[in-house]
Amino acid sequence: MSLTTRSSCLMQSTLTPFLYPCLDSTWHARRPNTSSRPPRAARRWQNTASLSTPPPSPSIASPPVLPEISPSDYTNTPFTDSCSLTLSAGPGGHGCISFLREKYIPDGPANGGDGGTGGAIYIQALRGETSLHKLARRGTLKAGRGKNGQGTAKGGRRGEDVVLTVPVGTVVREVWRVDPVEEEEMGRRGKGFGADLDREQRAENDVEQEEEGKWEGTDQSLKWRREKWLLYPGILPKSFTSADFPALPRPRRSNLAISQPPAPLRLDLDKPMTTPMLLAAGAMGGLGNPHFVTKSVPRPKFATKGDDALRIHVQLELKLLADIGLVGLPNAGKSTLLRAMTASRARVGDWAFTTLSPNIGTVVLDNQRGRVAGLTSLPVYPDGEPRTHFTIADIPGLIPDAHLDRGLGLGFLKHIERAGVLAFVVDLGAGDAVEAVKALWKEVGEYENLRSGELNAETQRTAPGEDALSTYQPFTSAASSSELGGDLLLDPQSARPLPPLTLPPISSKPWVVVATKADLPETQENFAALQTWLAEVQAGMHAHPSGKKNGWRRKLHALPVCGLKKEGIEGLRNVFVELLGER
Ligand SMILES: Nc1nc2c(ncn2[C@@H]2O[C@H](COP(=O)(O)OP(=O)(O)OP(=O)(O)O)[C@@H](O)[C@H]2O)c(=O)[nH]1
Ligand SMILES: [Mg+2]
Repeated sequence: MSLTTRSSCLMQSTLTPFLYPCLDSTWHARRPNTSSRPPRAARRWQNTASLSTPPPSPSIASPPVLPEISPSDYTNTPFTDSCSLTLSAGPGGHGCISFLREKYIPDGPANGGDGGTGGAIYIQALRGETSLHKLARRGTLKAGRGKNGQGTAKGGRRGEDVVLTVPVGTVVREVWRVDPVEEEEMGRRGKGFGADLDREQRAENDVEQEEEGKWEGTDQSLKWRREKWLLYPGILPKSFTSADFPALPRPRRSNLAISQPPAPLRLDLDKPMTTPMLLAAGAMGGLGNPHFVTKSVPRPKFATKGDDALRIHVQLELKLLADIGLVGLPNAGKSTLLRAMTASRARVGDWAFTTLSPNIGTVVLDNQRGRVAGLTSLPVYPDGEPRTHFTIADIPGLIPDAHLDRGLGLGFLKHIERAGVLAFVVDLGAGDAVEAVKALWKEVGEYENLRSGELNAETQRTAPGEDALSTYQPFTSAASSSELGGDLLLDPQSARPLPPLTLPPISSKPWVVVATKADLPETQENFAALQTWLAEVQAGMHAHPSGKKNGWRRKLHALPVCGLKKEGIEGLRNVFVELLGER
């Protein structure tokens, strides 16, 4: 392409005056005082009016004809960043009461199989998942029940497992749990809930009692618990006497339970997981009648029922909503920018609060067939894996005093706290861009103060380490349960609301300013002032706009873009990639 053709292309582009002011002959001529510009509504009227009027003379900048977005091109993507779930592992299948019957053996020995173990519940954090909405509508997740044992000593099949897939950056915290095995053990010790002996001491006591033979016959209620026994079908319960029954076997846990994380669950799934992690192991199946053969009862007509399953009520929360968060005043053009950069079909409207819940879009950098144009090398995740995509969250607009929960305030600020890099989106046609950025940072800074106050109060209320999160490790042993601290919340009634998550301070996140609507006439001066101010903030001539001393200011960019015409998008994508590496 010759130089003349290239420069004529550049001249046609909306952003040419921002990028190459020297090529724009009208730049110096068109630098009037911004305050003398007609009001915004009038300008918009001028733009629409110009479509029906004859083309203006070439000396006057013609208003750009912007692409129309048809209402049928909007879709609402569901999004949830926190939810509560009850996880119910699978109960065990019942043991079987059966006797061998063959041609010449009409009354053979007992041969009932044991019940199958219940299904387990696993969790796996995956890159590519962005929201918890699919889990949020489930409410309760149940693993399959173990199948009942069968005759000819056939054990029951295991119950179906359930795997929860969640986005990387999900925090799992337990609210309460009902653990029938733990309850049973406590009941046997006669101490009920709240027994304050530690695990080791309890284990020692158990061994001593067992050696002394105290389990047998200490408590008749342990021997005869109707709900635990399965009786031979054709026989009435009254034909049994409690003396026929042996002591109820001790509660058992499945072998899988050893790799269950210690209670209470406090997991920070901040890395993608190659294999699912066990959350709740299924309950053991009941014992078939051969287990109860004794000299006095050679043909037991009873077996035990499968154990009840462990139930855990957890709260899932996304610590990382998206890699980039678009923060801006209402109507700044955030959703339009998201549409321009990703395949998102977020709704756009010329009024405030078009967006009421975050929209997440994905920018694909490498789709397995090739890398996007203009990217020399792929960025990498902290673990060294190449980053093939990143996500952008279009967060609803902030208004002054949002930190006091004005408008839909605190809910939106909560989302900002969960973005990796902040992109402050300002409308170049809506007054002083520097003031807009300062106003946005003021709200964000005030929210940060509020949050740190809340966290301090919480730290004083809870015991040290009680809410410490453990990161995912493939083989965590239940033996380390005491390291995390915190009591077992066996009783759902005693559960208290979970404290807020500890997240990195907002002012320490890398940030960039995106100046939208750069196609509007007479916005260059506004942009130039923004650039100058940012350079001064970076050089330390002004305080960080959040008011925090250690706010991030390593490399501050301002980029002009036109979301509607998708101009300036490639440069912005590269800056985002660069800032993701700064985290
Ligand atoms: N001229 C021009 N108009 C734009 C541009 N980007 C967005 N707009 C218009 O600005 C208006 C608001 O755009 P949105 O993308 O809905 O703004 P938003 O920041 O998501 O607004 P809220 O969701 O209400 O916070 C719409 O009428 C868009 O057509 C742009 O680059 N140039
Ligand atoms: Mg919007």
